[in-house]
Amino acid sequence: MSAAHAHTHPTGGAHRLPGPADELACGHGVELRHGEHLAVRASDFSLPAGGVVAVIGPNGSGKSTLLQALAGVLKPTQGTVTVHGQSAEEHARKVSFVMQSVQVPPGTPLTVQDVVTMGTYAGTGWFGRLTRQDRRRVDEAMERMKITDLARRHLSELSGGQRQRVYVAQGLAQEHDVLMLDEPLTGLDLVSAQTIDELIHEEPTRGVSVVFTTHDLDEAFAAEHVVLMNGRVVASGPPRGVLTRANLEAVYGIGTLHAPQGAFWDEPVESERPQD
Ligand SMILES: Nc1ncnc2c1ncn2[C@@H]1O[C@H](COP(=O)(O)OP(=O)(O)OP(=O)(O)O)[C@@H](O)[C@H]1O
Repeated sequence: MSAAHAHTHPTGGAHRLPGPADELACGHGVELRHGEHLAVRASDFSLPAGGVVAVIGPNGSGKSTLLQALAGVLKPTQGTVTVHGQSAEEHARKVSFVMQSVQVPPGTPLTVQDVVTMGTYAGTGWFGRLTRQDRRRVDEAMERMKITDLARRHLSELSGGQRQRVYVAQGLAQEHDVLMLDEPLTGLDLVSAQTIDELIHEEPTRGVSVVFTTHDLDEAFAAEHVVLMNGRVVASGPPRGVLTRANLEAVYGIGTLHAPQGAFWDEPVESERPQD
């Protein structure tokens, strides 16, 4: 059993093992396009609920596109994507989708608190009154992302890592049962990367499934489930079955992975990894 499946839910109930009823998402013959551009060729996949799913692959391999389809913001041109048994579009309200961090123009008048509070608008609407519970969610989200001290700072005054934590906090402030993050750990300072990494692995203990895209093999190995992309879903399953040398060389090209002695796929290191 992997570590995340052994977690106990904060309400006291044991965290359930994935089974057919515990499927987070499922794709059948999914083809995804941006306009005319075919980004993901016909793919099938099944993702387990209640854990962390990492989507990995080279640049342009369709990771963000697949995430957009799972988040219900991009409709497949062929096939179906379901999330918790509903179409991805129907389930979109319960998904917090944190997109890749973008720089904001200097002078943007929004404060950190404003941006995090926007996360609650999914429930209240833009002109709805914030309830006490909304405020609590905003405060808690800022605390978890360690940005409480920055609450009154303008977004444009923050470092890239701080800004990324603000966007993740906005996602947390929204009511959700799935958290999807597009390259949340790319190019971050150590504290920001650690804070977001902890969050990714903590959310399942609160009953939230996490799906994120990454370029980092270690991050993918730390997930319960990995989707390997290369213009389609090449492999989908537990990390040790998917991140094999053969699969990685097929996707990244033979010779691009120079593994020193003791690299992740060598037996001595593999056998030290926690066993399922
Ligand atoms: N809005 C868009 N319009 C047209 N083509 C797009 C659009 N977004 C992505 N694409 C194309 O679709 C393909 C998949 O892109 P996608 O962003 O999903 O890849 P990715 O694996 O997330 O890449 P990266 O690691 O560089 O972020 C690429 O060929 C890309 O150029």
